Amino acid sequence: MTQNTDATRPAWTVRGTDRDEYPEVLRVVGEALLIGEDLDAITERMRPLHDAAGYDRVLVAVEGEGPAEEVVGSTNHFPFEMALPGGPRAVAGVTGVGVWPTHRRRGVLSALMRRQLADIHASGGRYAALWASEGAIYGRFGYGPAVTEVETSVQRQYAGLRPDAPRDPALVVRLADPGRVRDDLARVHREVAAAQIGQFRREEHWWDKFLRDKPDARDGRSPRLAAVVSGPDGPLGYALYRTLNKWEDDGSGGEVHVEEVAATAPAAWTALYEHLFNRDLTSRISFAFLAQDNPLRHLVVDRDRVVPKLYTSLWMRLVDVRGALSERSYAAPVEAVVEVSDRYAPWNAGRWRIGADRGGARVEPTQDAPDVSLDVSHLGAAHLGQTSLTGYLRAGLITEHVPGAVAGLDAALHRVDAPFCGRIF
Ligand SMILES: CC(=O)SCCNC(=O)CCNC(=O)[C@H](O)C(C)(C)COP(=O)(O)OP(=O)(O)OC[C@H]1O[C@@H](n2cnc3c(N)ncnc32)[C@H](O)[C@@H]1OP(=O)(O)O
Repeated sequence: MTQNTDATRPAWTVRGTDRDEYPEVLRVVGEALLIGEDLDAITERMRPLHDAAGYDRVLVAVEGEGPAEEVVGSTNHFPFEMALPGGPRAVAGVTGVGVWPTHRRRGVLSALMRRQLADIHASGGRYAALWASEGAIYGRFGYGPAVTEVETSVQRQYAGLRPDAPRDPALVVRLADPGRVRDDLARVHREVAAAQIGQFRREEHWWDKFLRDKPDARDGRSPRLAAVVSGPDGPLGYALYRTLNKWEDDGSGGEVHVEEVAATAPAAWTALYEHLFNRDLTSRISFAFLAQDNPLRHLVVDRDRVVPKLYTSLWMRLVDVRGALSERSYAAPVEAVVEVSDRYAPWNAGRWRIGADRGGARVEPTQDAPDVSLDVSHLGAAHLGQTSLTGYLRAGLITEHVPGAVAGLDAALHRVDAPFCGRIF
C-alpha cells in the first residue's frame, strides 16, 4: 500500500478494487476525462471489458477511512498479446487513468504509476503500452512515444487511384452490417495483427466494444458499415466506415469516414479504396487511423492531395529492460554498454551490456564504462523500431560516450515496417 506522507494534506492510499466499487472508479475517471456521459451509460459500456479481463488489475487511490473513504484516482491495465519485434508478447495495456479534479498535482498519479509498474513486474510482465491523453504526462513514468500514425482525408475529385494499381477481377466487395460479417473481419484481423507491430490480438469482447454502434454516439453519421473484399479463398480485407449525409448550396457534399481499413493482399487494398472513393453523393473521404506506410499514398494518382496529419499512438514502457531487450529481434549486429536511468522501476537502472545479432541477443549487467547513457523512456520509444535514438541524441537528451554508438543501436533496433495500433484502448 502506498501512503502519502505529506502531513499537511489528507492522507490517501493506493489499493486494489473490485466489481462492486467499479462504478465509483468510472465516476472519477469519467469526470477527469470529461467523458460527459451518464455513469450508468459509461458503466454499461465498460463492464463487458472488465468482466472479461477481471478487476484485479484496477488500482485506486482512496482518501479517508471506513464509510468516509472516497476514490480520488485510478489506473488500470488490460492483458494484451501484442505483436512486437521478436514475436507476439504479453503487454499491459494501460488505460482508465484519472485523478479527481480537486486532488490533482498532489502525487496521486505518481503513486498509482509506481505501484502499477511494480505489480506488472511482479507478475512477470515485461512491457506496458498506452495511448496518452496528453503528451506531457507519461515520459516521467518511463513511457516513450513509440508509434506515430496518420490521420488524413482526400477530396473525392482527387481520390483517383493510379491506373497501374494492382487489380484482381476475381475479388468481390460486399457491403454489409458489420455484425453479419464479423467472422470475416476477425479472420482478416487475426492475420494482420499477428504480423503488424503494435497490433493486439482482438478478443471477442474487444470486437464487441469496437462494433458497438449506439445511435447517440454517431455524431449525425450513419450506422457503421463493413465493406469486405474477398477472393476465391475467403476474405482478404475490410473497411469499417460511416457516411455523413450533407448538402451544400451547389449540391451533394456527403462524406465517408473510415474508422479502420485492413488488407492482406495488394489488390485487396485497391478494391477497398475504389469502393470508398466511389460512394455517390460524397465529396470527401477521411481516414481516422492509418499506419505511416499504409499503401494509400502510393496508390492515389496525386499523393500530395492526401496530406498526412501525424499523431502519437502507442507510448511504450519497458517494465523489464533486460527481459525485453533479450527477447527482441535485431536488424543488425550490435555490441554496446547502455547505462539506463529509471526512477519508477529501479530494477532496470544500471549498466547493461547488449550483444545482439540477427540470430538473438544476450543482455547482461555490467560495470564496464557505458557507450550510451539514456532514460528508460528512450528505450521504450525505440523498441518498436520507428522512433530513433539519434533524434534524442540530437535533442541533447541522451549522452553518447563513444562516437557512433547511438547510430549502431538505431541500426540494430530499426524496423522497415511501420508499427501501427490504430485503436484506442
Ligand atoms: C492511459 C490514459 O488513461 S491517458 C488519460 C490520462 N488522464 C487524463 O488526462 C484525465 C485528466 N487528468 C488527470 O486526471 C490528472 O491530471 C492526471 C492523471 C493526468 C495527473 O494526475 P496527478 O495526480 O495530478 O499527477 P501527479 O500529481 O502525480 O503529477 C506528477 C507530475 O506530473 C506532472 N503532470 C501531471 N499531469 C500532467 C499534465 N497533464 N501535463 C503536464 N504535467 C503533468 C505534474 O506536474 C507532476 O510534476 P512534478 O513531479 O514535476 O511536480
